[in-house]
Amino acid sequence: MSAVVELQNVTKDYGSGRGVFDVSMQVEKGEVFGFLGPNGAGKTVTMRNLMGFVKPGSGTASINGMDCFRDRAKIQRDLGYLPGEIAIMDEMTGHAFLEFMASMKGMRDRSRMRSLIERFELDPSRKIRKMSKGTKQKVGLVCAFMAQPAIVLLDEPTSGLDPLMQNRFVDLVLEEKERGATIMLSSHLFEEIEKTCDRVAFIRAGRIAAIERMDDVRTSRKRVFSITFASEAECGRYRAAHPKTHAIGSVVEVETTGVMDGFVKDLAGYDVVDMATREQTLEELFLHLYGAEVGGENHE
Ligand SMILES: Nc1ncnc2c1ncn2[C@@H]1O[C@H](COP(=O)(O)OP(=O)(O)OP(=O)(O)O)[C@@H](O)[C@H]1O
Repeated sequence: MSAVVELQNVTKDYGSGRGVFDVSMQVEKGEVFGFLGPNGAGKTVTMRNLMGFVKPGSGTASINGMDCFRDRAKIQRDLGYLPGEIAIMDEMTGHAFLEFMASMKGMRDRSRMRSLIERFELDPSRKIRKMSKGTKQKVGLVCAFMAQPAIVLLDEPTSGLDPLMQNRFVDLVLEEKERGATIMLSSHLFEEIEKTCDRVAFIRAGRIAAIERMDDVRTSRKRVFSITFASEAECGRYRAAHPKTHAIGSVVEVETTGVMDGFVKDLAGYDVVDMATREQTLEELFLHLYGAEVGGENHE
């Protein structure tokens, strides 16, 4: 495998600790690479460096061996890109915008555009200005993928999409991966990254905290169960046997990893009225993996 997207010690310092600092990573050909971090962590700034919209203060960003800033026109022509904030020619209708972009990209065949419009149940006939956030996001997604680019950069791609459309997005990414596309996507939601990515970079406070294979993160990730017992007394009995758990009233939170068998069999000995499960939050995952708090900040 060879790197098609590469950042080497990229720093873009906006002062007062804002920006990105010494960011290095490589996305291999055919890989889906996730970029995960809380609000204000530096995901958009990194993407904008890759798109050549900003010039790094130091370090280099390159795509296919070309410098992202110097060769931006050439790179942008062949790249699929979804910006974090879609503030595009909003007096145009969705359809006119997509047609405009298709001709800019030199696209002759509109069949992929049409099938993406159908997949996302997009009505492109209205002016972009009058569209909801989710509908604008769909226009952006169609635009990013319609030319079947070899490299796609997506900044928070599912923001504003409902769960059905989020699933369609996941299917699309997996399909494009199958086709051989290299995809980098940013998110503040682990679930979205987990479903699509081969590797993930964690970014916080403008710095890369770690880059991991998704399989490794998945196996070490804990699941949290909230168990409601029939009474506080029953809850107390459970807690006496499991002193490290937390309880609120008759609800206990239990963290689990790996095979569930022992946990389920043990629980069968208690009077349980309800059980809900959730994955670790991004903060809990960070704490669990690195034993440090997420240093994310939101200056907006
Ligand atoms: N043009 C700019 N001038 C000054 N500061 C900036 C500029 N662009 C970004 N920043 C700052 O850089 C930091 C990183 O911002 P960035 O938009 O990359 O975060 P993000 O990870 O994309 O967050 P979100 O999830 O909220 O979109 C923030 O503190 C932001 O305020």
